[in-house]
Amino acid sequence: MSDKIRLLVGSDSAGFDYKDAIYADMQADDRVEVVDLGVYAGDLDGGSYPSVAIAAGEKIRAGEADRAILFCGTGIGVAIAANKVPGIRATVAHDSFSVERSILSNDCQVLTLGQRVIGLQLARRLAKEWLGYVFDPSTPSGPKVDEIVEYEDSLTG
Ligand SMILES: O=C[C@H](O)[C@H](O)COP(=O)(O)O
Repeated sequence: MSDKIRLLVGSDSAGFDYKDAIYADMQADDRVEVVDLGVYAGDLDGGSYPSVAIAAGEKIRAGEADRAILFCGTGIGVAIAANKVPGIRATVAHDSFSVERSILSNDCQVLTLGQRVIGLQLARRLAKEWLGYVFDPSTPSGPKVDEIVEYEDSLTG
């Protein structure tokens, strides 16, 4: 069995250019196996930010993928939508420290980035950095994430 990160990328039309650039980066990154959930060139109105974010979150929830990097104009809409999927922790993070802590503190499965907010080269760098972090549940951050999971489990059964 491969030990590569099963990564999804996706966007709405406002995040398409960055999604495509980072999809290309990830195809060349031997740490990951990447799947593009769209939107696709030629069909830029083919998906809204909620639809692609919920689709990504549901694939992670179902165990079909490990992580996702999602794009919209700000990164906010895809984060909100992905967070509606039970069990998903998604965040927008546009600086290196937040990208690090989104894994090491929060065990986020989803990073979101805003094409209208940051430059492409920063987005590419942040995506690569994010994939290099691994959450360690034995750290003091572990029980805090557990508390979130337990609360959510109490709601969803
Ligand atoms: O959060 C939403 C995204 O930025 C999206 O790409 C743009 O949404 P809007 O068209 O509703 O502004």
